[in-house]
Amino acid sequence: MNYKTLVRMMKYLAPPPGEYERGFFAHTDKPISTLICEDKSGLEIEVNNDQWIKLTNLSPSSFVFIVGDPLKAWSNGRLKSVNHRVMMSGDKDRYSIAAFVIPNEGTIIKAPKELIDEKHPQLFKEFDFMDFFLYAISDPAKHIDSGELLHAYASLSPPVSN
Ligand SMILES: O=C(O)CCC(=O)C(=O)O
Ligand SMILES: [Fe+2]
Repeated sequence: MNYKTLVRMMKYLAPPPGEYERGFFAHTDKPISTLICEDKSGLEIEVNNDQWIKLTNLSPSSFVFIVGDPLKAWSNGRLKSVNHRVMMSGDKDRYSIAAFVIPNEGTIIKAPKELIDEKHPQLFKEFDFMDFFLYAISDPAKHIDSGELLHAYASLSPPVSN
């Protein structure tokens, strides 16, 4: 797959004293994958419905790898695109760097036949990455999304075996 890496640096201001404040709303990522490096904890992942775990004690040289919705579709649901958010506490600003994998125009997301069988029917139709990406980012109301967009866009119901 040919792709570009988009790098974004972010600064989150410290919340008012004693507050636990949202820095980034809960979402799943729309690129193929994301690598995140943070200078202070704040990143949280959802493990069960509404149970959030803060990633703490990461060494300064750690990177967090996040599976995006298209990679979940490619893996026929085997890889999970985790819901995540940033919550701020304490009196220090937070800096993070995120590197997003964006495939070149024309890339088709399609689960390989080896990942589809009777036990693992095909969950998502094949789709053009950029069509999905533009669909997902086009309407600001859709930005608050925890995986529903992928399902609305590409879910096969009922799933099909090959
Ligand atoms: O700043 C962070 O640690 C997370 C950012 C993020 O989730 C994103 O940009 O998609
Ligand atoms: Fe994200």
